[in-house]
Amino acid sequence: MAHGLNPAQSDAVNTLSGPLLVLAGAGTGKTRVVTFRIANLIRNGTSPDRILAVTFTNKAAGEMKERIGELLGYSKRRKKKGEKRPEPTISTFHAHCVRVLRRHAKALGYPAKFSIYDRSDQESLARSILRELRLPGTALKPGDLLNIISNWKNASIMPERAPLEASNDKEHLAAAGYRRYQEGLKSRGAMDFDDLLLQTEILFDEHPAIRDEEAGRFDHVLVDEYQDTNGSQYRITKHLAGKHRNLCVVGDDDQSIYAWRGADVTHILNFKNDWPDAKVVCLEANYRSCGSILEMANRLIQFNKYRHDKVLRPSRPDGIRPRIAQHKDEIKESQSVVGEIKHLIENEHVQPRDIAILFRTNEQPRLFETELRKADVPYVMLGSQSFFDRREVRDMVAYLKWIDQPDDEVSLLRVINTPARGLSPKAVKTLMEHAVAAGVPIWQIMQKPDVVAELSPAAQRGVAQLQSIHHDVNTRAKSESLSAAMETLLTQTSYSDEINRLYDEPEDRQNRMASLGEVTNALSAFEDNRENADLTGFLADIALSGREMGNEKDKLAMQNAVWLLTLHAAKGLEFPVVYMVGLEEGLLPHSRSVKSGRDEDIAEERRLCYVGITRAQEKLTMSLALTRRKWGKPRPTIPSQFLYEVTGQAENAKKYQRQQRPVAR
Ligand SMILES: Nc1ncnc2c1ncn2[C@@H]1O[C@H](COP(=O)(O)OP(=O)(O)OP(=O)(O)O)[C@@H](O)[C@H]1O
Ligand SMILES: [Mg+2]
Repeated sequence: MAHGLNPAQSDAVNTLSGPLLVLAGAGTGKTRVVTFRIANLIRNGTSPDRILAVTFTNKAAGEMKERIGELLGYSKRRKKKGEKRPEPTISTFHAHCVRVLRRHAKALGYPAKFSIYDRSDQESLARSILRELRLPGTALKPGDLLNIISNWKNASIMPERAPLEASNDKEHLAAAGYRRYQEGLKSRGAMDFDDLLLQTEILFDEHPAIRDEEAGRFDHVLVDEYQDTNGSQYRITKHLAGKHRNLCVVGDDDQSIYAWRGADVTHILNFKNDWPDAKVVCLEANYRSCGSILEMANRLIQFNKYRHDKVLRPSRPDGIRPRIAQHKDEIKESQSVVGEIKHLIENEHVQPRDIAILFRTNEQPRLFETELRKADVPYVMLGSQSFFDRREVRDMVAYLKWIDQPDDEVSLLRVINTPARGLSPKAVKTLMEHAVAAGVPIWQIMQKPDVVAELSPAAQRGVAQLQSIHHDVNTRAKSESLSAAMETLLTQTSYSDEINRLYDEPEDRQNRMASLGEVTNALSAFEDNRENADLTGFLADIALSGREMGNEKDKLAMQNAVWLLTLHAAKGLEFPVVYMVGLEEGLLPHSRSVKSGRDEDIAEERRLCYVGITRAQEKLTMSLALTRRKWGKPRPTIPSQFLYEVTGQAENAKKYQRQQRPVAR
């Protein structure tokens, strides 16, 4: 068993009972300890089905299962022959709570087959509640209501207590809405995502017999990434382990990055208070990253004031020094990163799956996607919707296609009534019938006054609006520029109203608006880099890079593709080659934290940066662009303060940032 474990790890793996805490830095083998310990418990006679392990993502759960199988020498072939073997339960908190609730939802007054509401289900419920409450649309948006409720639920605050917690007008209104929302869910036999945790907590609190039954299913509970547990998860864990006390938690306070979703790092830091006899194991050797990568990570995290100071030693040689690459603009950044990746794959035999591009915000991957597609490098994206799959981007591209080529019926039909302009399905059907009868594309039929006259007045106005959009955008594209034409398109379609209609959460809206900005950026960049740039050329460019992704994503992941990940989604993973991109103030640290300026907000961004750096095993490149387009206009950027911190120039950071001075290495 000691094979592949250092003495401290062996100590943890061989501690087979009682509370156990492993608090240690990145890449020290915490997840490995959990995996090996499960295998060890089984070897020592614990029946696999008496073990519950909780991971942060489904991906991590899958990997852990596989690894345990390997350790125990289970072959897939034997399994396939239909041999039944008890297995440990390895899942996320949410997935485990669903199992518990399916067994006992009735005790809470929910049907056993309760449905789980996604965001758009929640939004329609929230809208109907606000209508019932007769709140003017401006007082509280459905998205605001849902956000406030989610924060309360994450803090285990129930509707009865919400009025006492409310501290401003919106929250007071939301407190009234919360009760109705909760009743609304219940009468529909539904729970939202937060409920899965909260209702399980309530179930355990109010029904000791059920709690004991559920806790009695296991003799061992193990939790990975314990630093990111919220209140409900923390209490559920305590309930599950309360009797047998065989609770093993592992985590790293420096990698706590979900405070914004209610996670509380004190759960791991105070573990000893809850379980005074807990054995604490520290792991100090990092097996993942080469020495010089680790040195950077260590330097960076020292700048966080409040942390549990830990030793983190490299066990690998220094290796290649991490690089900081500064590029003229964001296009150069993406081209150069993808160019290097292509070179690594083609000339240095690096496997695509061994390479990751990590970014902070959802707008960043667009350029990298474009370049990867052009270069024909397979990629897979996690933790963020593919830019080209986004509804608003698809809408804009459809508009542009139709404007360029009015007979493109597929594109026209996509946007004919988006945003709504009186062209109801019925009106469209009438137009289609005429088009089919005349054997011409629908847009040509829409130019015929006698056909249009058959439509309702609202639909007639819709047709007129489309005609002027088509004319004005085209004219501006020809007389001025593509990015200017895009501006006309956005104003004339009032597309931002459509976004406000579809999305209530301020953050959602901001993100969606930002993707429209990205389309403008793409047009403006295309014009800068191409002679005789026209719409046709731009659309051809996208089409060239726009092979169908959609459902292919999962298949690609199984195969061999470069990873495009948000920093949040990268937690717990590792890659031989890592590119961290956009190290600029306003991206990393995120603009929200820069604006708030609060130490704790910057500290969380720093932890995110630390998570990013510590994903790299051999080769780390951090990059930034010296100018970046915003709404089509290049703006100078400010290098991220973290770059000066990792290179030992923190004391001059402010001065150097002002000068946009290259980060010295
Ligand atoms: N004793 C060891 N000998 C060799 N390799 C090891 C040892 N312990 C861990 N490793 C390897 O080091 C890498 C990091 O391990 P692991 O992912 O378990 O770390 P972690 O502490 O969970 O990291 P994170 O904080 O990022 O979640 C893995 O590739 C793992 O296989
Ligand atoms: Mg881990």
